Amino acid sequence: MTNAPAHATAADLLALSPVIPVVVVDDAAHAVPLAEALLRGGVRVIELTLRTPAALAAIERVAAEVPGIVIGAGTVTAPEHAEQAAKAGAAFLVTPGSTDRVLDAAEDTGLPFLPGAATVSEAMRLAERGLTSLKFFPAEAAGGVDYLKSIGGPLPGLRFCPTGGITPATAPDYLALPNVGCVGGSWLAPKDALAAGDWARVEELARAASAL
Ligand SMILES: O=C(O)C(=O)C[C@H](O)[C@H](O)COP(=O)(O)O
Repeated sequence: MTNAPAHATAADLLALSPVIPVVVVDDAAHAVPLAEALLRGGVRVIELTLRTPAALAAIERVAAEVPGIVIGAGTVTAPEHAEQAAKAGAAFLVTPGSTDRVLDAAEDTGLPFLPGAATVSEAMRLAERGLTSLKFFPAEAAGGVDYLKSIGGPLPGLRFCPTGGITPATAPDYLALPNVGCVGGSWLAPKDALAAGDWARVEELARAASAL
């Protein structure tokens, strides 16, 4: 499997792993060993957030050196991020919220993407554009499991990757919902584990997450 299957859709992204690891890297050199540790633990997707100056270089390295993992760019909050991420080799994009310009830019890349929504109206607007696989952010703060359960009735065609404040303890409650394909979480790549190069710990966290 390559890390950028041309035919992948946003719906496919929700089926890659029960948990999409949301990662912040301060040092691009951490990205490859991190991705390899996630893969060893059975997690074949990674969302690298564009929150640090190292992020684009990190995406580039993972795309080039870890072909078994599907590498995506997260925190796409400006139109230019979409093209930069695509150029770096990202196979998908994730946005925390959705503006018309960011959505246009994401669509222009041709990559599958998970646009962020936190309300019913935002989700309906995205559905009007044909976007039906969404990120629900910030999941816990915006109403959590109860909120997603409530909107499943009126919006049965939408599926979500809730992210934000989810833990290994709460993830199963989300994953049990019919309108949830996977969850996103930062707990698979703790800052101190990255700083210490503790890849065995990342592998262990990935193994537990992939079994959820
Ligand atoms: O950066 C982005 O694009 C975001 O949307 C924020 C992330 O989804 C959360 O930071 C996840 O982090 P935890 O809440 O610690 O699991």
